[in-house]
Amino acid sequence: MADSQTKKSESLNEEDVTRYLLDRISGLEKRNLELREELRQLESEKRFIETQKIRFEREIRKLKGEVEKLRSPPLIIGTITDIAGDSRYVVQSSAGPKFMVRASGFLDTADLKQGARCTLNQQSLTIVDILPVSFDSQIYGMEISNIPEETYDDVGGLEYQITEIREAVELPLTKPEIFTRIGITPPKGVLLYGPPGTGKTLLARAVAHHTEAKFLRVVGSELVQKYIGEGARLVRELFELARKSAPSIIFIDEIDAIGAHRTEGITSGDREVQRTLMQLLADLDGFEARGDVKIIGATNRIDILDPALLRPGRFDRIIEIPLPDYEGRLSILKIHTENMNISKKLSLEDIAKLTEGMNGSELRAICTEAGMFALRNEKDYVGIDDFILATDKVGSEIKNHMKTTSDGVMFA
Ligand SMILES: Nc1ncnc2c1ncn2[C@@H]1O[C@H](COP(=O)(O)OP(=O)(O)OP(=O)(O)O)[C@@H](O)[C@H]1O
Repeated sequence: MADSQTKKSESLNEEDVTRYLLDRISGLEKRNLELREELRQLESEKRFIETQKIRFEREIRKLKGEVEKLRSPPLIIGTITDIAGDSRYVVQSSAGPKFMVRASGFLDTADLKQGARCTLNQQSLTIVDILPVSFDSQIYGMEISNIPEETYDDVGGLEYQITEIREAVELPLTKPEIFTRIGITPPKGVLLYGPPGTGKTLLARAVAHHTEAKFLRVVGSELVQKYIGEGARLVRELFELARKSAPSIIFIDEIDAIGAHRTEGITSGDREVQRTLMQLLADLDGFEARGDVKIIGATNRIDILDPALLRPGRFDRIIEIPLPDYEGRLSILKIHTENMNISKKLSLEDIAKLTEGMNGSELRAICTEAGMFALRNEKDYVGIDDFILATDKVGSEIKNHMKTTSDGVMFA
């Protein structure tokens, strides 16, 4: 009885084990199938990623090629003058014109800031590179000359203006004690205003000559346009240099470019001009009227100047340099024909009558051109006919120039 029972329980156990094993096998087979499916999916994903990778690598190679093409010369060098938002930039090329451009997507936008020097692709006008900031020591277009050679005798037709500038600039430098004796503060500087080519620079150089002062010339428009973002620093350095080189005269030509009426800054370019003007005003206020640095400003546009510049203690004397009248033209013609071999029959009075409305610079050009006509005709002296041809030539050049300027074709 016990035997038969033992046999029964053994056979039951075997059945259980077999069932268990069969279940286990079927479970493992199912898992195996699942894993195979997973593997198949992973392998297909891998293949997809590999094809993507190949596609992206091809794309990168293509884009790199395009960047290289964009970067290859000829490139235009310019300075970012304004950031117009919307990923567009105003770039002033070193040749002058301004462009509204976009930048290559490969550039870091943090580098694309106002004042940054950059290169533009000539065809697409895209900013393709940012250049390191580097200036040569011929600093920033500042002309520093030792005592100039021009004298008052070289200036024609401006007797009254010579007297004015002598009192305001020459006397304080050469005889400061006169001002102390009388008890008045000498002017710090004068402003010369009038049409182009009438002798403003010439007069300023002549004063420097007579005071034995060094002559530092800067052009206002260059301070704010050529070296964007540098204007205020340049003004500071200019005064610093003038103090070191004293006695000296600072001559700021085209002062209207930095000294125009201050308006609410619209663009960052306007703000740059304002910053430069504020620095100029601060430096004007900061230097000693009795010292040996004087400042002469020059402008063709006194009408647009900021009144702050004309306040006492800044440009104290304002001197008009007009177009020469008949007497003035005669005197200028005499100066520029002094070393010329001119015909005894030639009357400079006639030439002075013929050249009404012309400035000193044009009169000088007429004298040179007349000499060239005589030279071309192999003559030893310059006659009236040469002067008439020269007057026509210079006159028509002016007319053409004025026509193209008013047509908006080109700007002087
Ligand atoms: N009154 C003058 N007497 C003699 N020469 C003159 C006179 N005005 C002009 N010139 C001649 O013309 C040249 C140019 O003049 P200058 O540069 O002084 O003019 P400017 O008034 O400063 O002009 P701009 O306003 O364009 O700077 C002078 O170097 C000089 O040869």
